[in-house]
Amino acid sequence: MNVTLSQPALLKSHSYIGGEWLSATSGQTFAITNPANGEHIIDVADLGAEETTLAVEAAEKAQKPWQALTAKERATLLRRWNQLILENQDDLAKLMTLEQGKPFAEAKGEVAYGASFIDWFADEARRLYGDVIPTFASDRRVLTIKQGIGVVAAITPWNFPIAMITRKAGPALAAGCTIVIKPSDETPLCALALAELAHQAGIPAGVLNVVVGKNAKDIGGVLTANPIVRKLSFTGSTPVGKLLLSQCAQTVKRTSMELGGNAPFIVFDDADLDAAVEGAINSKYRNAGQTCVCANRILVQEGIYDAFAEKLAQRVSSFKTGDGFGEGVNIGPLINPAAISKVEQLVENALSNGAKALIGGSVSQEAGAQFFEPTVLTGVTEEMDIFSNEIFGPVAPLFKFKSEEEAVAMANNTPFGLASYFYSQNLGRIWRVSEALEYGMVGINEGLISSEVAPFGGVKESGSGREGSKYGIDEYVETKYLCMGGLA
Ligand SMILES: NC(=O)c1ccc[n+]([C@@H]2O[C@H](COP(=O)([O-])OP(=O)(O)OC[C@H]3O[C@@H](n4cnc5c(N)ncnc54)[C@H](O)[C@@H]3O)[C@@H](O)[C@H]2O)c1
Ligand SMILES: O=C[C@H](O)CS(=O)(=O)O
Repeated sequence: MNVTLSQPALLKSHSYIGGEWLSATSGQTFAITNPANGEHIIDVADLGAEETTLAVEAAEKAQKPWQALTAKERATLLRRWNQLILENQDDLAKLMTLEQGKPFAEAKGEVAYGASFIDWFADEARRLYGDVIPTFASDRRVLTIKQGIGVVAAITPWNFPIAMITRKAGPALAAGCTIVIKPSDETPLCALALAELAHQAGIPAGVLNVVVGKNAKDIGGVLTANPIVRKLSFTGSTPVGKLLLSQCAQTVKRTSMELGGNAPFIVFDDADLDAAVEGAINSKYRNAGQTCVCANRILVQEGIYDAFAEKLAQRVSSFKTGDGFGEGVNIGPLINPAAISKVEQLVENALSNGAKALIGGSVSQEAGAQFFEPTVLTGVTEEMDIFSNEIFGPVAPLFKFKSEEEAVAMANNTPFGLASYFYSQNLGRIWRVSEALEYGMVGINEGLISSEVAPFGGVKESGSGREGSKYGIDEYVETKYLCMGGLA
């Protein structure tokens, strides 16, 4: 690995189960490589079903003692973990850029974003209030208490290798749950480094466990079928989410699903055009377009279409594409060759059906085969594949519309409902469109909306549940009703 860590102990190859670093019982390992150049980083242990069962059992053993701590005691340990994450921000960001590819500045930003969930839920731990309810009978008293669900499983994606974990582990641990995390096999190093820092923070053995393996199906099979696991929190694609939902049904697990998106980004003719261009840049090209909330379809009212397209292309032309450690780079590689092929197919389908590339439009000759040029397409229509597919690449397809009603209909014409955005300075239109959009989140004159203080999540086939905010801890608690009788 040609990157030096200040704390070399953060580079882990074994999984973390019951407070121990374990290799695979099979002795198998698999290679982690840098998507920017294919360079080998490290071989990691390739765990499977047997070791996952050990992790679930370790989490079960730790859960009651962890729940028995006071909220303040759990919060103190979570704050220590948060502090260590921030103290090791550069090392964690280096591991992230190495294994996922995002530019180092973005990776540092994600580390801080990820830590914010630990900080937020350390506070929330102490606000899990129950109720005393006016009774229905004079000889009884009616109360509720909130208790952690128990053992939680988390399955997370490669595109935000820290924040998607802490967005689950934060509320789960705050609520008194214990957790078994299966990160993506594309990006396990950040997850293992988080486990090392949790260990250093003094979070007890078995409270947080990380199982790494190539065979997601086998690991997930245990996490969804084992009755000890009472909750699955999944972030990833909608097809996999549907599969996991079906697998969890057999043991009636609680589930949270953070799935795919197809975000509309609507620019009305009364918008501040420069602000709309900046918002589109911020939403579309973050992580080279590999986020679930990226503007996926940019809908522009016909009167300002050409002006918006030109301004956007002008801004995109200033981007630098390359290795995430490169000076001034803001567009990194896509995660793997399959990701490049998918983006190529979507762009080719659009171009062959009449769309035009104002800028970009193909793999970067300069940066290499794993990099797609930041692209702006015009003349794109609803009939093209790019309208109904999550691009997950640095490609902005521009669609033209005439009326507000047409824009809302186009925006809602998808099974997905995660993030949406629109730019307008008309107050009546802002209320009408906000209420008409069928999405879990709406950015109004803003392209960057994610924060630990706000409820993140989708509707329709983008999932269920919310992460972050005062709502996020509800995903990890049960409300128990106590009826106290014999009081006549
Ligand atoms: N809504 C959100 O908050 C959010 C956030 C990030 C990414 N995403 C979505 O995730 C997708 C990109 O991430 P990805 O490529 O890692 O998604 P993915 O669904 O391919 O994989 C996600 C996780 O599921 C695991 N997995 C895959 N098949 C499995 C199986 N059969 N059983 C158990 N686990 C299995 C993977 O190993 C990985 O850990 C995009 O669709 C993106 O929109 C959504
Ligand atoms: O890709 C999905 C992430 O949830 C994006 S964000 O960092 O939370 O905006």
